[in-house]
Amino acid sequence: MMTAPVLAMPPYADYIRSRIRTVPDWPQQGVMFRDITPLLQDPKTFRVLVDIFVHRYMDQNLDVVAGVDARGFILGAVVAYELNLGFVPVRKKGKLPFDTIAEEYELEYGSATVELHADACKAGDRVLLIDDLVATGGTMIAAANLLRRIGANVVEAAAIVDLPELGGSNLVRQQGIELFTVCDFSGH
Ligand SMILES: O=P(O)(O)OC[C@H]1O[C@H](OP(=O)(O)OP(=O)(O)O)[C@H](O)[C@@H]1O
Ligand SMILES: Nc1ncnc2[nH]cnc12
Repeated sequence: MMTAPVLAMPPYADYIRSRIRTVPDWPQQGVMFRDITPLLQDPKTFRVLVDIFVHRYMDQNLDVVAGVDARGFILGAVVAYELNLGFVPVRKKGKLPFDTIAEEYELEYGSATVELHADACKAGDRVLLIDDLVATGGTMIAAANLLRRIGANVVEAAAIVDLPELGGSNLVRQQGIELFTVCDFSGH
């Protein structure tokens, strides 16, 4: 896939990274939590962030944007709106009321199940999958698997943050899922 050359340049990564807060030992000892709330609450950084995604995907003939519960909803819904596309939620277990399919996966801290409405998109739909962060990759892979099971074409998975030391981004790509992340965090 073609990338937007200007917006993909490292200064944007540094700018976005500089607005993400690290909270050590949350939600448990040993986890360096990368908190995107400062990035979202500043109107300027939020707009830059959204624009990075909108410019990257505006010419990709997408049919729908899927976002992952819960932080993937924030960016995913705004990007869908700006691209004039519908938004599909991939939700944690037990939250979707209609016919659902489910995938279980492991997290950096625990395990979980995500679900998707069986009629969330049509077979062959070109889907952009958005979350805020890739850690072990379990969430993104499970969400992509759900979309693939209903016949969607996951054109790309995208997140704000990659934690490459946890190996998730490699795992996602090994599943044949294209992955775009704006910035990464290593160490402390
Ligand atoms: O790559 P992984 O190891 O799967 O981890 C990444 C996922 O973990 C976080 O969500 P979390 O499950 O904490 O839920 P939240 O969005 O409701 O905070 C994050 O928002 C991603 O969805
Ligand atoms: N280190 C981390 N920071 C923020 N969100 C996460 N989700 C999984 N691991 C995370």
